[in-house]
Parts: sequence; structure tokens; C-alpha cells
Amino acid sequence: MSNPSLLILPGDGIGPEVMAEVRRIIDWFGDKRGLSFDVSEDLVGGAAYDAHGTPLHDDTMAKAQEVDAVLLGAVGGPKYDVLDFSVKPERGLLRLRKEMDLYSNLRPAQCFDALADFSSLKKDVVAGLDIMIVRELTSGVYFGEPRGIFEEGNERVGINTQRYTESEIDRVARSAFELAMRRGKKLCSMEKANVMESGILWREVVTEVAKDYPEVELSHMYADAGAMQLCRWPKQFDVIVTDNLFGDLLSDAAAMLTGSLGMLPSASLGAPMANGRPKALYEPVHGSAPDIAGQGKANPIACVLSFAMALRYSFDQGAEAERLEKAIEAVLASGVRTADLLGEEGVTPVTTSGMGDEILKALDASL
Ligand SMILES: NC(=O)C1=CN([C@@H]2O[C@H](COP(=O)(O)OP(=O)(O)OC[C@H]3O[C@@H](n4cnc5c(N)ncnc54)[C@H](O)[C@@H]3O)[C@@H](O)[C@H]2O)C=CC1
Ligand SMILES: CC(C)CC(=O)C(=O)O
Ligand SMILES: [Mg+2]
Repeated sequence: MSNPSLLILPGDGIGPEVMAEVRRIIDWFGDKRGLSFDVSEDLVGGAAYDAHGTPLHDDTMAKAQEVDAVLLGAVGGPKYDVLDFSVKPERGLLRLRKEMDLYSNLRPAQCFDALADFSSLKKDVVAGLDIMIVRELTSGVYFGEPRGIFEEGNERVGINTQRYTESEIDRVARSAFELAMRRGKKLCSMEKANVMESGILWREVVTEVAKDYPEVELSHMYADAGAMQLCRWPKQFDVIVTDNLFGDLLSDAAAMLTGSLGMLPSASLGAPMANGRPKALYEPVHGSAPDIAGQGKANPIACVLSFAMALRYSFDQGAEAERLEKAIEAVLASGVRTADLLGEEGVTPVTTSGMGDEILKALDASL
């Protein structure tokens, strides 16, 4: 049987830096665990624009549709601010999400014990935190029509449209209920049904889907109150399901519960392919971090943990995913830290590749 295929799209800024560490870890699993992948690499975002004048070449899009999973670093950067909106780096990523129909974006926020002191919140608020935000990823205000900047009278008006169909809400709600069944059987749905019709429909459809999951305790919260509760007492949550925009905001906020945006992975999943695996793209939650790019300061853990999610959700290798997560836990427990996590007494600063070295050593020690 041939190896499973992976398309790697490092992207821009710190994307290639963190992805270089993931490639070493992928090689380790091939050498030491007999878990080999057919890896190909291509361009996305600003890097693709520089080479082809488009943030995602059609050939790259076609490859992404064919492989078993895509791993992406990050896109964007100030160099591309002057570009027309239609060819901005971020459009490349949005096209991948939309055309692969990756409607369910899993963004776990887990606080490693070693980092509980580092969070901007009190230790007892975050210690042991393990929540999962499920963000709808292919619809809502990021994609709704009409959109654009139009002339209206003697001024311009910028328009984006929040739009959700029942089936779009239904499928992401089901994916969240399925996850909740495998976790703590608690699901909180967040919208703004108090001011938005799309929120009213969201709440109705989620409530309807809940009938198929009687074991899951469902609650509803307005997303603004949800943001507040995430900071006040995040451990009240198990799985959260929310729309595209609220999920984008809430997951960045949740990142800080774990200490750094450099710690948060994500999986973007769609419908099963012919081989039974879901369409899938894995990427860190963070962006291209132009402020630290090229300085060896980027934390590669979010991207490495995204590969761990690929092992779990695409390749049915839960035990190997856990091996990788435990290796990262051990490295953090030993006091090794990238620049984003410095500040405590007695920690050992390392560069991006230094963190990769330490994770590889911890993996070796796991054998
Ligand atoms: N999925 C993606 O590719 C995303 C791309 N972006 C793009 O990235 C560019 C920069 O956006 P920002 O708003 O600055 O968000 P960002 O996530 O790139 O950076 C926010 C802050 O977090 C820090 N940070 C992020 N990742 C880190 C890591 N792995 N290690 C250490 N520190 C890290 C950065 O240094 C910065 O101070 C923009 O062009 C934006 O559109 C933003 C978010 C997601
Ligand atoms: C297209 C991305 C830049 C939007 C974003 O911030 C995200 O998906 O996290
Ligand atoms: Mg974001």
C-alpha cells in the first residue's frame, strides 16, 4: 500500500520557519515509527503571489483536493498590504477552505501545566484547561454576498453579509455534537440571537440537532457574554460551537489562556473522501507574525501540534499523536521556552530550531 500523502504549504513570514521543524518531526515518525508520508511542498499566500501573481495557483488548489491532508504554515505580511484585495495572501487560504469545503474548524485550547503560571489569567483559572472551539469555516460574514465597497450618494459604503443556511448550521453543529460525545458531553453554542436573525436560526437549528444527541448537555450563550465567560472561568466549557467570525475572535482570545498564540493548533475538516478520510487542512491558529519573522523567535509548537491533530483526525494514529503531545509537554516541563514564553525565572531560552531539537530529543526518549 502506498504511503498517505501530505501537501505542505509553508506560506509567509514565520510559516516556513515553524514548518521546517514540523518537517523534521514528520521525518522522525518515518524513521523511528515506520509512519511514512509522501510529502510534497508548494506555495501559498504572498510566496505564491510573488511566483505566480496569485495567492493560490490552480495547480496547487488541485493538489490540495487530491492529497490525504494539507499542512499550512501561515500567510500574509505588510509587503502585501498594497495589493488588490482579490490577490491578497489571505485570499489563498480562504480559497483553500472554501473549495475544500472545510466547514468544521477544530481549535483546541489546552493549558500545559508548565505554562499555567505564564497565562495572563490567574493560575487556578487556567490550570488543567482543555476546551475545544468548533468554528464554522466556510460561510457567514467572511463569504456572504453582497459584499464590497460601493458608492452610495456622496460617500462609500463597505458591505459584508452574515448569511447562514440551515444545512450549513446543521452540519457544523453535528460535528460539534460528535466531538462532545467523545469528550465531556457538554456543548455550548454561541451566537447573537438577541440582535441577529442568523443567530436566531443558528439557535433553532442547533436545538433541533440536539435531539439526536440526548446525552450531550446543550447550552446557549450570546457570543459577547461567551467572550467574557471564557476569561472569567473557561473551565466551565467543554466544546463550544460558533460561527466563522465569532470563532475567529473567541479562539484568539482562548489562545492567551494557554500562554501564547504560538501554542494553538487547528484542524479544518470537511466531508469524508472516497478513502473514508475527511477532507482536511491543518494549520496553527496564529498568522505570519511579521514582527518576529526571520529572527528564530517563532514558537513552532502550534504548527507541530497541528501535525499531531493530522495524525489523530486524518491518519487514525491517536497513540502517535499522544506521543508527540507528551513530548511537547515534557519539553515545556523541563523549562525550555521560545521567546514568546520567556519571563519566568529559571527557564531556558531556545530558538525555533532549538525547540525542534528538544522535541525530537523528547520523542527519542519516548521510545
Ligand atoms: N491562518 C493564517 O495564515 C493567518 C494569517 N494572518 C495574517 O498574518 C499577518 C499578521 O497578523 P497579526 O494580526 O499580526 O497576527 P499574528 O498571529 O501573525 O501575530 C500576532 C502576535 O502574536 C505573535 N505570534 C504569533 N504567532 C507566534 C508564534 N508562533 N510564536 C511566537 N509569537 C507568535 C506575533 O509575534 C504577534 O505579536 C497578517 O497579514 C494577517 O492577515 C493572521 C491570522 C491567521
Ligand atoms: C484568513 C485568515 C487570515 C483569517 C484568520 O484570522 C483566521 O482564520 O484565523
Ligand atoms: Mg484568526
